[in-house]
Amino acid sequence: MASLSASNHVARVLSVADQVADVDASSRIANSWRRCLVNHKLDPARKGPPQTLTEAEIRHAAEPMEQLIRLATPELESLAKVLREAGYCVNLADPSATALLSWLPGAPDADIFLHWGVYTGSNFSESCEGTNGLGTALAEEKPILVHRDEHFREQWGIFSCAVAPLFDPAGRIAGAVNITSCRGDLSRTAHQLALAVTMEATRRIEGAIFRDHFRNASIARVPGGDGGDGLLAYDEDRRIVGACRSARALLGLTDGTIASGIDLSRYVELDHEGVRGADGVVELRRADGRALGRGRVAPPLRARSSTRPLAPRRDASADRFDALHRLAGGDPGLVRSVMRLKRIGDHNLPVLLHGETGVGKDVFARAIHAGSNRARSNYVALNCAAMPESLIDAELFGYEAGAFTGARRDGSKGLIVQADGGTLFLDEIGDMPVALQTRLLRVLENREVWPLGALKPVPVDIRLISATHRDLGRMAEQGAFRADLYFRLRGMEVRLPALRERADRDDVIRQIASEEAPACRLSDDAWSRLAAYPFPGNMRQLRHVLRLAGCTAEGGVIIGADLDLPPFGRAEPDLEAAERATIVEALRKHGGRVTEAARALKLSRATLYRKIKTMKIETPR
Ligand SMILES: Nc1ncnc2c1ncn2[C@@H]1O[C@H](COP(=O)(O)OP(=O)(O)OP(=O)(O)O)[C@@H](O)[C@H]1O
Repeated sequence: MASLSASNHVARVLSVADQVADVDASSRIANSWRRCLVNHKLDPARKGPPQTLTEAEIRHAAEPMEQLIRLATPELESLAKVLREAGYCVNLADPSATALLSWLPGAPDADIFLHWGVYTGSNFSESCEGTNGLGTALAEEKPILVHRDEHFREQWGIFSCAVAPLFDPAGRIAGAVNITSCRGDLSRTAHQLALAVTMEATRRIEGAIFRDHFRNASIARVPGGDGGDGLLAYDEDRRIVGACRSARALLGLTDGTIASGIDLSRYVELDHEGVRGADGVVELRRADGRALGRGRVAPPLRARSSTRPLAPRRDASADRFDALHRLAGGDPGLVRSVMRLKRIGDHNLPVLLHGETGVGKDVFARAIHAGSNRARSNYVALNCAAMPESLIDAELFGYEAGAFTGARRDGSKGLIVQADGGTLFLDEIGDMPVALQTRLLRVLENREVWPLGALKPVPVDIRLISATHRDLGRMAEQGAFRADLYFRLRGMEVRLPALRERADRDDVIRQIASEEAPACRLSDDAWSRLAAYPFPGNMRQLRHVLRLAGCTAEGGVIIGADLDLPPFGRAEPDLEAAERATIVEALRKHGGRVTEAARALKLSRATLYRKIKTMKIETPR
């Protein structure tokens, strides 16, 4: 759609009610505009931010979504990292279209989202904000791309949003994943591609929720359908106890048929032992007996894990470190680090992981935990960059009942106490606000935590693993990070190399290709493009590129054109870290006087204040 002037946009929206608009009158956008005008009586010219919940209200709204948030967060973190470069903000919203979690892109796009109130707590229901990705996708229960001036309210015309609804194991709306960009230079096709990636991510989240919900049942996978593979849960008597939305659509199952405990064999050909052998081809049929053609049914997940032959065992202590060895692969530097970690053994030494985004800091931290004597206790992770200061404080240190307005009725233990006896992983520790650094240092020194409002401390025994992509040593020198905390964190420092630096890079590509696109092989052309690409997003980007290529490849061969490799001559320098360091230094030099520091930096006072705020820089007193 061409970009229109403000008044033209309003006139155009208003004209859909009279069926004279130049948009396809039967299109989903026109239908939504009509709903906004006729049902919701909205004004396309109205300006102003969306309704926004307070922090306490956000917490309250998030409570019933706890399971979804827990299972969706790792997937959404990966999605946000992939889309960050293209300036997308990623949100997880509840069924009422309120954003409950947000991952902002870097500056300057982040400032635009904050300015317009596109952030955690904002409500984007269609009945309030008119046609928009979240509201309209949830109203129609279908994925949608709402591109710039397809929005109902004129003011949202600078944004494009793509949204995939999330369904619970019973096929009901559970929320939605929204990605929004304010970049005018991204084409509709680019947004459509981003929507496809988002839909894939929501399918994986739905799968995780389904498996978690039916963890005591066996699960069969029924491939096919627009909504992706279907999942069926069945009990020991082979009666269907659950079916995801896609399986319901594929097989014609309803709540009624599921509640009646219908036999799996009505839909899936079975052999005498149950579902036909591993990865067997089976005939599928709908409830009405109509043949659905051939499909593959994976063996039940529980059976798969219990019947899979065990790998030959080495000695018990070597097994504990298997995951770490697998991650280190054949990279000599990493192998040396793993040997050192093994020597440290079960000593409670803090570990600081350092490396670019996507190199595997989180999975490495999990592997250290799995290889330690704490493996049977909790592994608790917090990303310090993904939350505002006030939330990190409450999340990490906990609070007593009634400690502040909006606090949960029975208080909150806090993540440090939850990690007692186990491992606490603090990701992006370089982004931890200075006030909280001081509190964390006290916990490490005294081995006790004071939840907000508590009358006495709670003793804790945690192993701390932290990670950063920043140069913490330099930040400590420049006063942007507490030096005493830095030295405490780096009991042992492990540098995780970028993918392009790994000596075993080809093996890593082969390994990830076999996991992400198991049914495909790489053509020579695809192989040389992968081998020559610098992968600024490292393992995460490689995984996503191959996953997408595995979906688009034809005839089981991934060719160069299937690889979505945006041009990158070399890894981007960390401009934000450099800018932050320059500002911190200028403030230090001028004794915290913002006017003088702004003059020295040749910035306006207002700009410097804004940067201090968005970069969460503490001004020295
Ligand atoms: N050695 C490896 N082999 C295969 N896959 C890996 C390896 N290391 C990491 N990955 C995969 O790469 C992705 C990113 O890993 P992870 O989230 O641990 O990175 P990260 O360094 O913590 O990223 P960030 O710093 O941006 O949070 C995950 O999907 C993970 O499974």
